[in-house]
Amino acid sequence: MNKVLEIHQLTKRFGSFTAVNNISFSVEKGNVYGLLGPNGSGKSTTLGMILNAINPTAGSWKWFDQNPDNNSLKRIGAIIESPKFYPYLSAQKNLEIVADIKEASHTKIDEKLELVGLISRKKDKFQHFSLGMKQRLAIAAALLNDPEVLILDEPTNGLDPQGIIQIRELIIKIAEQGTTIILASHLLDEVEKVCSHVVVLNQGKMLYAGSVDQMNSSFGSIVVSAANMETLEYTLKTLPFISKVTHENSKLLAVLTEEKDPADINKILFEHGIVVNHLVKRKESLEHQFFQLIQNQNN
Ligand SMILES: Nc1ncnc2c1ncn2[C@@H]1O[C@H](COP(=O)(O)OP(=O)(O)OP(=O)(O)O)[C@@H](O)[C@H]1O
Repeated sequence: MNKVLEIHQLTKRFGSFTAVNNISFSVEKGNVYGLLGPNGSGKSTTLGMILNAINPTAGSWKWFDQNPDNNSLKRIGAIIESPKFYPYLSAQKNLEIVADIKEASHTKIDEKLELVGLISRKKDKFQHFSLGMKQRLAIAAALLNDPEVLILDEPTNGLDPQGIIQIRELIIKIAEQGTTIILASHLLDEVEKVCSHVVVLNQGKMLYAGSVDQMNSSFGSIVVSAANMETLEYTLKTLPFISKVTHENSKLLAVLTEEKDPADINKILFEHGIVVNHLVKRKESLEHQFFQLIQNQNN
């Protein structure tokens, strides 16, 4: 396994307020990691620390298996604030300035403009760009020196639906080229659509770190009813693949602990003498899992 980043017990306090509370996780090469959490959960503070922009209170991290220094930061491209370019200069001119600062070759400019879909607009002034185009130009700028990792803080904030789709498709395209991506987002569907891995933060605490699929891989539940609800409830509770049974309106909600087809469940209940009059399988969404995690933390 190829670790790009390893964070160990990272904490940031502002006075008596703990913005990031003892979080640990690692990032493996070639994946897209989503730092997911509501506003104020500590995402930007975490990114600020691992980019050496915010001093941590405690904890440590390693980039590419080394203690962080300016050399490791050269291997990372990051956009953590709104893009800043010269408004009266063209996209190309702006990227030339960034390339000079980053000591990147000017030959990279067209390649990155092509990648972000702005090659035909390279002579246009930055001030005439839409918000989405500005964001894509910022991504091109961050990629000029071919970083191994790209860090984005709320990359689709403020964009219209078309702009959001373009940025998400771009992130997937960049990841397909082998760049590891870490993005902070408060949008569940963004993380679900774009990321392979997710780190869930709430009130500075890490609630989950792992693959999106795994977080999503709950086997779901069934909503079921029968003429004799008491017998149904008792029987459901005895079945080995059901962990919990609760009442939901006039029906029962049973949580599955393994993959089960509704037809199979129907058959098993029938074998126990129960004829169901309603049986629907429900797949838990990432959203459900997320709120469940937050609810568990608050309980
Ligand atoms: N310099 C600071 N001084 C005091 N408190 C701060 C400072 N920076 C951040 N905070 C607080 O730390 C908490 C975490 O903020 P952070 O910006 O990391 O959250 P976030 O998850 O990125 O949310 P958002 O998407 O709203 O930026 C917030 O309650 C914020 O008010």
